[in-house]
Amino acid sequence: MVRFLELKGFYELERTIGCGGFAKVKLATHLATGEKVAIKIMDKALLGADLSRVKLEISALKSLCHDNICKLYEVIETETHIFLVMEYCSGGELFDHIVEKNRLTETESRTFFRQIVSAVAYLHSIGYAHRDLKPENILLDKHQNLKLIDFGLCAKPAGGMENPLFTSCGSPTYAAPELVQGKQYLGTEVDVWAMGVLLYALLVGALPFDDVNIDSLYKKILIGKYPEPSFLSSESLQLIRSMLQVDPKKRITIQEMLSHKWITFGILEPVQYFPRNNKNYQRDCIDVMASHYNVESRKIWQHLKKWKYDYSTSTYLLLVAKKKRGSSLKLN
Ligand SMILES: CN(C)C[C@H]1CC[C@H](N2C(=O)N(C)Cc3cnc4ccc(-c5cc(Cl)c(O)c(Cl)c5)nc4c32)CC1
Repeated sequence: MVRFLELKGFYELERTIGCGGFAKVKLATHLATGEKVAIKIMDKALLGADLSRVKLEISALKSLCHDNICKLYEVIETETHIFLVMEYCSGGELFDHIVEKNRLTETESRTFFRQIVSAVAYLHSIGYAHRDLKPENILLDKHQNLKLIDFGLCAKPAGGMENPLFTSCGSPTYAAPELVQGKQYLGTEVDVWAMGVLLYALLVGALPFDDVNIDSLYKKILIGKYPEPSFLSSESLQLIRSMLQVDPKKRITIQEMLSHKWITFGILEPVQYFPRNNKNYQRDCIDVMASHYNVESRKIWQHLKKWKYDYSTSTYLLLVAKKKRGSSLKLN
């Protein structure tokens, strides 16, 4: 394996945990805190036109802070590579979780789906659309919390979410009718459609629209008809129908979903989507860094609030994660 000198002393690279397109994702240890992280490694020479997508993903990840969105800790750029240091999700892909259980109960599906609704409502509230929502892009952490990943296709249309997008992207199986027709579309509306496909996959253990032939898959999506198994409750079926509306203007909105009767069944609480304000600094974490690096806390704080996504950022964010887990705040 190529030795990355820039990581030496800061991270210890371990096994490859996945490959995606132009990136390799490796498990690693953040040496100062001993915390496990996932590092997405991209060779600039191989990126070509995808470099703009990577820059887009980085700027998106830097502005996202939500319990159900994979956290970015640090960005390292060298002559030849870009490294994204991110939260490690040890629970694997949601997709595999569904496959091994065949299908989930309504209660399990509701627990997972509320987290997806929270993450997507948060994304939309700050002007982003994910545009590639699918089970493969939803991971689990060790506490079965969902983590949305892969923001390479997310869009923040100039002038806000009301402005239509054009680029057709994402996977056809989860693509909305207006997307496969190459029409103008709203990122928020195609995300809701993809969430409808996701909810169907959770509850039914199969895809609503599936076909080996891409053209017949498209036809099925445009017709918008899919099997409605009898084991589905009427509330869940009603929600799926309102999300898989061929006409995007008839489709339920994410705001209406927050308090939908299936979403709140048994919980009564609508979905919350605003994260704890991450801007209030954790003084104890800053003090641990200050004493470790032998500088005043004020200096550490002044550096941190620039959010440079350097090793100080990753050390601070990982100390905050340790504190949240109740682990001891110490640095090596
Ligand atoms: C199929 N995709 C295009 C790539 C695939 C690469 C492995 C990855 N993974 C896995 O597949 N496990 C099973 C382990 C795993 C554990 N923690 C992870 C933490 C972050 C990410 C991650 C990956 C990418 Cl490409 C991102 O853009 C972001 Cl924002 C985050 N992937 C992780 C990851 C899932 C995605």
